[in-house]
Amino acid sequence: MAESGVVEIIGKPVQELLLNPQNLPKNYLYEEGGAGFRDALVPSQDDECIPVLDLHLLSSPSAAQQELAKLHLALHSWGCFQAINHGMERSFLEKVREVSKQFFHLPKEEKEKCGREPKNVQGYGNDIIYSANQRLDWTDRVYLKVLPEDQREFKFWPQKPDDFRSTVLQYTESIKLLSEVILKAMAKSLNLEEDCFLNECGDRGDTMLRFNYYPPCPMPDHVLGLKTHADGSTITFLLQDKEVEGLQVLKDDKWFKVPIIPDALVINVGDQIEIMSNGIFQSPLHRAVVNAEKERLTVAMFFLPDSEKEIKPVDKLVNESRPVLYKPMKNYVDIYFQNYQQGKRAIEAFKI
Ligand SMILES: O=C(O)CCC(=O)C(=O)O
Ligand SMILES: [Fe+2]
Repeated sequence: MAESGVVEIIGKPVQELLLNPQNLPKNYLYEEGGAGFRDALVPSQDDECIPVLDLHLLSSPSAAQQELAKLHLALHSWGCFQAINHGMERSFLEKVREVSKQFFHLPKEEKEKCGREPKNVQGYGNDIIYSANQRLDWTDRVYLKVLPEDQREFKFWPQKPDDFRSTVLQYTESIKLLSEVILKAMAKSLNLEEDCFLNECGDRGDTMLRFNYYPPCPMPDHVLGLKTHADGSTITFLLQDKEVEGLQVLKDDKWFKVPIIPDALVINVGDQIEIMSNGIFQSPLHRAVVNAEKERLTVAMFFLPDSEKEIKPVDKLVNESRPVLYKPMKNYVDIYFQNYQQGKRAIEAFKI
């Protein structure tokens, strides 16, 4: 987190900067942006589209083999896919988006009741600022540790709207179950025991939930909602805004827009599965662009291994033709955050 002894300055919420749009702090601006950020390729042919996988088929014995092969290919080439037929009702996903949006629309004083504290990522706020020239993201967030249950710190959880907490608890339970389905399928698609990744992660890992609120931005060609990054998780689930696009994924050095598929969840591999899979699955670089007129809201859930567990490539994925590619490590997230805010990839430090 922030270096000890250094007093951290907490930046203003982006929603407040908007009150004075002529005077945006320069840390938000990419001079070289041009129209570039928003010109990402729109997938045109099937093989240029982020793969779409049917989770119901993935768990049905007759179709599973074919779906597992699709999963393997998706995570090898893109590092992500859109999951449909995941069993969560449209009305419930709507509710998750609705309570989150209601929170960001509350008066400043109400939101600040669960404000982030220096050197802590949890609560309402925005980027931890490590250095004066750090690039800032055009986003306000609520960041919560939702699992393990006994580590929830409710002082950071919004008290309003009234059904925020119950909705988050239900959403967490559903996504947790899905994460187990996906981690098992991923292991099977690599011909590993289905519990392999679950065992590697342990059952006391943190699960973090982040509500990303991107207010409209007066300079969308020169500002990013979320800078280019890969996630430090094992896997991440993203519930996109149902109307406003913004997520882009880098593949073969080209940026692709991730289209909105109603009710789909975007699932991506994070650095820690890239490491455990010895690089067979790729943790993709991605970013979020902003919109001049419209606000955008997304909900990301990140799964992490037990901090006590040593993370390293699974033995069965190391052989003569595929030597070990990453060094073992523990508690990757701490290193991850410092690198992230400097626009660097933590995983580079673990490559052999
Ligand atoms: O909001 C988005 O589209 C991307 C969110 C994301 O990448 C993240 O929260 O790590
Ligand atoms: Fe991300």
